[in-house]
Amino acid sequence: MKVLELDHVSMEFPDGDGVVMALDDVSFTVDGGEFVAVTGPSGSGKSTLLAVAGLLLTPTSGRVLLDGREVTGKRRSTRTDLRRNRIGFVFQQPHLLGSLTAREQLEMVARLSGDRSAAAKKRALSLLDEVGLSAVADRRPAALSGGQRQRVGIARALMNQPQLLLVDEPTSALDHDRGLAIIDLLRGLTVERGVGTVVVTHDLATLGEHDEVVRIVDGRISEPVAR
Ligand SMILES: Nc1ncnc2c1ncn2[C@@H]1O[C@H](COP(=O)(O)OP(=O)(O)OP(=O)(O)O)[C@@H](O)[C@H]1O
Repeated sequence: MKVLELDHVSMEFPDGDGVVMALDDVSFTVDGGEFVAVTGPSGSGKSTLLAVAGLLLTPTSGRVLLDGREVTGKRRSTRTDLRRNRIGFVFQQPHLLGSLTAREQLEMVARLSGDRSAAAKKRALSLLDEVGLSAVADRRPAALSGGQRQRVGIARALMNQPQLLLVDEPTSALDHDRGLAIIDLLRGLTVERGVGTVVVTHDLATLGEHDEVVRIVDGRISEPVAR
């Protein structure tokens, strides 16, 4: 089942008198349970691809489909709802709120969607357990390590039970072993939950953990890299 499809997507940005083709006729699919890496040089279009897949940018041409349904051209409010309910984002830095405990960071996601149910609270605890943080669920970010904070960010991204997980450079602030542990965690969650996961990464050491490695150069998908 395809959770994400980019169909001949191009994205142009104005640049002086001309344009930059940040994505140039990119076609790309991700299935549920698939763990895909996107790599490539700086400025090659990786962030743009994540932003288009995450419905934060509307491409200049081409189509974006989530769960087989076209979302390009839908109203802004529809795209916001889809983004909130179908897509989870994990950032380079987790941007946690200093005053909230790990558990509260997750509960807040449900509350923002109008869900104050006991089930949401239970889901928060069970997700923290899945990412190995049960013992520190009531700690605030200042009392967590960098790797633990990144795990809170991952659990938070899964709180609304998305089908698609978009991850931007999750290991860049971590040492090799902790980075690999985060990638292993993401891979396990991808398979267990059947979500499609796209990880943008420069971290060549972790590429072997992915089902597929997509390389972008100058906005175009190039030949698959050997793993
Ligand atoms: N909002 C924008 N306005 C103008 N040009 C942009 C904009 N966003 C990206 N670009 C250009 O599009 C191209 C692709 O940028 P993008 O950020 O997607 O690359 P990247 O592969 O994520 O780079 P990095 O690895 O350095 O984060 C670059 O030439 C960049 O300068």
